[in-house]
This record gives sequence, C-alpha cells and structure tokens, in this order.
Amino acid sequence: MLDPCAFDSFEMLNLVILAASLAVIVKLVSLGRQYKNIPGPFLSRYSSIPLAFHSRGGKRALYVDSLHQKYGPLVLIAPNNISCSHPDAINVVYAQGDNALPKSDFYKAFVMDGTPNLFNTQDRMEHAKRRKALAHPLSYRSVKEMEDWVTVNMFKLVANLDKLCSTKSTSHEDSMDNQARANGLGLGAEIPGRASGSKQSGGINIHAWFNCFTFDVISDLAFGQSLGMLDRGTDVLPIATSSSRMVNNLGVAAMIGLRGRAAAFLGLFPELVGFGRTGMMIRWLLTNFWPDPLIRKGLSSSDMLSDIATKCVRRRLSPSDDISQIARDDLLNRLVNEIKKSEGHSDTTQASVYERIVVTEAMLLLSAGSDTTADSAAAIMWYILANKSVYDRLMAELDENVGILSQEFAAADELPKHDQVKSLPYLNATIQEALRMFATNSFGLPRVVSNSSKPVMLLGQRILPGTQLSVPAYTIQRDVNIWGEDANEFKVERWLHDADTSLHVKKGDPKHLLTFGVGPRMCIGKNLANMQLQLLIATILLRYKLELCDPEEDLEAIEGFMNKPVKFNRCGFTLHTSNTPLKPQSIHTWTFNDIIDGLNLAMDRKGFQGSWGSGRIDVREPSSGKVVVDRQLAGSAYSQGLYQVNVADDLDNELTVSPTSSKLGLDWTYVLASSSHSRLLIL
Ligand code: HEM
Repeated sequence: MLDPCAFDSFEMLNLVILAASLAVIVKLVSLGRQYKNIPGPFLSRYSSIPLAFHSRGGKRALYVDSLHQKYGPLVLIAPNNISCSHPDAINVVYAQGDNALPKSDFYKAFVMDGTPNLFNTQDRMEHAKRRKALAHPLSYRSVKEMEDWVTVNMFKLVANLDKLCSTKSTSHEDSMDNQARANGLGLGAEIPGRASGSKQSGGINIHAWFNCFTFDVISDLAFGQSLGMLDRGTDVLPIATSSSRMVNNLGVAAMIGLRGRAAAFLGLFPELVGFGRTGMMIRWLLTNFWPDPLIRKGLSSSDMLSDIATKCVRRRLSPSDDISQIARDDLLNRLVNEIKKSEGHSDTTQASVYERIVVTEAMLLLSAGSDTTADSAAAIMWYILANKSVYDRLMAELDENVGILSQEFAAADELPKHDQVKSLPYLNATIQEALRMFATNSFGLPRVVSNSSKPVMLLGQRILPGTQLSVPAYTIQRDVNIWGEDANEFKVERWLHDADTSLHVKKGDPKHLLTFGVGPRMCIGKNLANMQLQLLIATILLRYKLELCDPEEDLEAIEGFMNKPVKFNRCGFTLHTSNTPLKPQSIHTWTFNDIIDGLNLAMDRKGFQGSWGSGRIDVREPSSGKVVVDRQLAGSAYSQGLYQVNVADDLDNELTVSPTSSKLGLDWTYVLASSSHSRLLIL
C-alpha cells in the first residue's frame, strides 16, 4: 500500500517544481516584454549569456559594436542592460551632480577582500569621500612634484634598452621575451594581451618593458618602493605568497590582465560575487572549482595582488621597519595624510586604523595605473611606427623642441622633462588620435538607474529603475557621424588646428573621446598617465630608431576590463647613430640613517643636487679625483629619517662608502671606483 506521507511529499515536490517553473516563466516573459521596443538579439532579452560569451572571449566591444551596426544606437545587450552609442547619451549615462548614476553591480566583481575602493564603490557618498582623499595626491600639481620618480625609472628603462641595443646580437633577441613567456606575459590564448609567440622574430619586446616601467613608477609612488621590475628585467616578483599556486609564477602584468578578464565576465553575474561571508564563500568556491581555468586564475590573481599590495604597504607603514622611515614625499605619503584627515585620525593614530583603507587604495592604484598606461603606450607606439609620415613629423617636433638626446647622454637629469614635452601639439595630437583608434577603455562602462535616481530619458525612451546603461567607447570613437567618413583612419591632423590641416579631415572633439571616462567616475590618474605617456614616447623616439618587426601585421586587441594590444609587442630597436650607448648599468641602492637629532636632509631631488645635513655628499671618481657631487642644500623639505640614494654606474662591484662623521654634522664620502658614467640620483 502507498504510504500517504510519501505521497504527500511527492506531491509537494511536484508542486514546488511547478511553482518554480512558473516563476521562471513569468520572470522570462516579463523580461522579454521589458523594453520590447528596443532591438537586440532574441536571447539577450532573457539572458546575459551571449554578452558573457563575448566578454569571456575578450571581444565584448567588437560584439556590441556589431550589434549597433545592425540595430542602431539603442540596443538591449542583456536583460535590463541597454547600450547606447549616440553621442547625446554620454552626458546622460555619465552625468554629473544630482543626475549622476551610480556604478552598477558589475563592479562587485572587482571587490577583492570585501572592502570596496574608490573605483568599485557603488555608494555615492563613500565615493565622494574616497575621491576627495585621492584627488589632491593625484592633482596636476602633485604629479608634477613627483616627476623625479618617473625620471628615475625612465633612466633605468633607457639603461636597459641601451644595454640590449649594444649587445652584439643582430636580432636583438630580448631576454624579456623569454621571461615574458615563462611568467605568463606571453602565453597567447591563455593570457591574451601578452602574446609573444607570434610570427615576429627579433626586436625588443617594447610592450613588456613599458609594463615594467609603469609598474615601477606606480609602485614607487603608491607603495613607497619600486617593485624593482626594471632592475630585474622581469615583472615576476620574488615575493613568496601564500595564495594559490596557480598563479605563483606569473608576472604582475599577467595577473592584472587575468583579473580584468575574470571580472569582465563575472561582473555580468553579480549574484555570484556578493559581499559578506556568503560572498566570500562563493568566491572561494569559484576560485577553486569553477570549470573555466581563466576565471579561476583571474580570481587567484586578484588574491595574489591583494597579498602583494598588503605586504608592500604594511612594510612601509610599519614603524619598526627601516623602509618605513624613508622620508619620501610620494603618493603613498600624500594618500596616508589625506586618509588620516578624511577619517579624522591624528598623526599618532596607529597605522592599523587606516591601514586597510590605504592598502585597498594603494592596490587600486597599482592595478588601475600600471598596465593601462603601458598598453596605451604600446598602442601609441604601434600607430607611430605604422605611419611613416607621422613618425617623421613627430621626430622633427621633438628634435626642434627637446633635441637633447641627440647629444651624448648619460644621466637621468638629461632626460626630457615634462615641461619640454607637455605642450607639444603634434605629440599630443598623436597620442589622442592613437587612443581614439585603439580605445584602451573600449566597452561601455555600466551605470545603473537606481530607485533614487532622477527620471532618466534616453533618446526618447524612458529608462526604468534597475536598468543598466552604458556608452561603448569603441563605437563612439569610430562613429562616422561624429568623426566623419575617415573615422576609421588614423589621422593626427584631426586634432591639430594649424594651417597644414587638410580640409577633408573632420576635426576631433575631446568630449567624444572616452579614453579616461567621463563624469564623476572618470579616471583620477589622468595627469600621471599623460605625463608618463608624453615622456615615454618622447624619450624612446629621441633615443632610438625604431621599426615594426612585422609591418604587415595589424594591431589587434583583446579586452579584459581594459583593452590590450596583442601581437604587437616587439619592434626593431637601434640607437640613433648620434647617441653613445650608456655603458651597461648597475643601479646600486643605498639607504642610510640619520641618527643626529634635528638634522634634516633637504634636496630638490634633481639628480645631483643633494647634500647631507651640515656636511655634504661627495661623489668622486678616484681615477681622476673629479668630484661628481658637491652641492649645498637647496631648502628643507623632509624630516629626518632614512634616506635612499640610487647610484647608477657601469660597474658591477659594490660601491665603497667612506663615512666620516663629526658630532654635529656628517660628512659622507661615497667613493666610486673608476667610472666615466657614474651618476648619483637622490630620491
Ligand atoms: C592611459 C592610462 C589610463 C587609462 C586609459 C585609464 C582609464 C580609466 C577609465 C576609463 C576609468 C573609468 C572607469 C569606470 O568608469 O569604470 C578610470 C578610472 C580610474 N582610474 Fe584610470 N586610466 C589610466 C591610468 C590611470 C592611472 C595612472 C591611475 C592611477 C594613478 C588611474 C587610476 C584610476 C582610478 C583610481 C579610477 C577610478 C576613479 C573613480 O571611480 O572615481 N588610472 N581610468
């Protein structure tokens, strides 16, 4: 006989399944009806899967662009998710002030350890507070004051490239390429954006070197110490971490790339990446068991990056560590001061109170401010090299206005200065046009109409709360209605306002350039990025003669969160004949401690112009007895503490240091063994 209880449970189960199915059907029908007047692929009305599929493949912007070509300016790309490629949409979706729309749940995928940062916070008040803390340290004025850190790393970059140029190898086979392959920078399909296994042979992997440069600059500024990639010639860090072994041997660039790839996919399923304990638990499950290795590696990379940032920042903030005593007026220092102010802490507050916020923001700066700049620089370089007339005109402008590297050059203070290049019209027009064509920020950055948002109308369509909106940069930046029939051609002239400008080129208007985003969430690191891009392009072009290894190959890109050039990463490199190569460089770093009360080191950080307390630093070349550095102080900018001196010379042996001290003053004599290219850089 049938047990009545069993029958009841069976019926109950049936009822539950039926109810659940009905709920799904009702939900699907209502989803399908929503925005039925907005065109889009059939499946996208009901599911994010088509968009997720193309995001996983790194081609979201191209996919959405193809939808706009087919359906017009308004397209439903997923349920409740509208892409609008009309220029009028820019000021609606990325509106300022009371009309501003918050970032959508897509950004939850970027939250690392449960603490939102400036970039991924969805809360407007929290965002305003965080933005205020970073706005000052990243203002144009602050960035200008930090130019020397950029210069020091540029010098190291040039020293490395000179070394590669002066090796006998005719192909300039670059060790970076092997390292790149080994550390994940160049594993083709697995780590798209870093392919080095292409047909190109010979040349120098300029993209990888740009990465090392931008990482070293931003870590120098944001962590208080460089990650030393230019010194080691690789972006693999010698820091042992406890995180997943899956990404242990990867370089930082690859990790940031993977993290962006995973987030671009997971952001479409925000229910998988919630906050709190459940969120952490789901994340752990995804990291370990998600069937797609790209996603697992992306999540592991994210954890690993967080570990690295935490270690670096803790080290700098720890009062017991020597490094923390280095007196540096860098970004981290400014960030700590601003966060202390905004969080209402006094100087005496324990570092742990604000450490978490500082770590989160410093980590953000590392991931937001490194490969974005390197990828952009690589793309700009490709456009310059692929267009001979642009190359020639740029060289003429640089020669005329900077020209300094055409003479013998051997020290950081002889590198181009930002003031020399920042207003060069042709250089700036080239950068703008290359970034228009390449679109580092390529897909539409999503915002959401929240319940508290003011009513939103987009091209005559009323947008309901809960709807995601985005304006695709790639499509806008190549729209013939905005840029003219030549929208798909690289024409620097569209940004120039001189008589040479050919009349058929439609002028460019920066308001349609979404490179750094628009509105309240636009890039806060734009000043630093621009400074690096201008200096990088100017320095490299002035110092080296470059050519594409494979002129036939197009610049292809693949997207994570940002767009990355693929295939192009190497180019033929030779020093301009008028340049003398730097002798192979070693950068020696010295730290020394000021133990005398009240003694301040003050310097303007311009290469040689440093001195030590009431004494001085003498740097001599013993063979000639020539004093390389012998200056008095320029002013007082720092408090006492541990200072760092980098000495670049062409010797492998350690420097001999002969300190002499008197009670009230210190006379330090740094004696360099014989060297004709010895230089002292003081940070
Ligand atoms: C060429 C290089 C760069 C490009 C193309 C770029 C692009 C962008 C874009 C498009 C956004 C808006 C993202 C969104 O709305 O979701 C953004 C935001 C941001 N960028 Fe950049 N960026 C670059 C360099 C930098 C640098 C050097 C830094 C740091 C020093 C930086 C820090 C940030 C931060 C913190 C945000 C979040 C701002 C906010 O939400 O208020 N970026 N960037």
